[in-house]
Amino acid sequence: MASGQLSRVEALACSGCRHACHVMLYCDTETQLFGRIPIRHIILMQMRFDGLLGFPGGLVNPQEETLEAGLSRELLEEMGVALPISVEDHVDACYAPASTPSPSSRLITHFYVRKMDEEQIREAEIAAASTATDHGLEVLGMVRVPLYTTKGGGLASFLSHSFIGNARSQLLNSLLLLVRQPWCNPRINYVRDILYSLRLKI
Ligand SMILES: O=c1[nH]cnc2c1ncn2[C@@H]1O[C@H](COP(=O)(O)OP(=O)(O)O)[C@@H](O)[C@H]1O
Repeated sequence: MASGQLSRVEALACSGCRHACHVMLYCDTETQLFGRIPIRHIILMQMRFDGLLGFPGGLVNPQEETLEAGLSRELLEEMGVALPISVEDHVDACYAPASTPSPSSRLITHFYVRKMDEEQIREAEIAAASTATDHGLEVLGMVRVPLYTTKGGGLASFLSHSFIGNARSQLLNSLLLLVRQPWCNPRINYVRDILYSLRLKI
């Protein structure tokens, strides 16, 4: 575990801490952009009300519900679908940079990653724009992350936008795990963009 990171149990032991839970929903896909550029994965993020990019989720009070039940509740509001999230989907927890001098009210951000079917992802996108109560309010729309490099654009352009909290590093660290799979060629341009952004050597 990297320094500054907490296990789920350690995080929950922090009395008085606030907890924010967000999730990366993704699937594999065979789809090709322009019929020739493999997209490989569909990863969902969202444009928030404040113009920043982030993952679906929100604040959860563990005195009232489990982190995972709270995250599912937030997903229902933001995406219009009841997606069960389990403890096994929890991949990371860390302290957000302190914004107040009082350590007792520090925010811990929990990050979950959940793999779905392509059909489920499509259904969630449709529900997010039609039945979700937060649509057009707290959430302006779901966006897919471009996992390729095109002339002058693609992943590098996406990463140059502004992200809420540590959402950008949550995305990059998750991408790193995906591209470390055996099929992934480290010479593919977008993989170089990931490694460069993480300041890792190719
Ligand atoms: O995608 C994310 N990754 C990491 N932290 C986030 C993300 N989205 C929001 N946060 C952090 O969690 C806090 C609460 O999140 P959010 O604004 O989604 O909750 P809310 O809708 O319950 O108020 C934010 O102030 C921000 O610091």
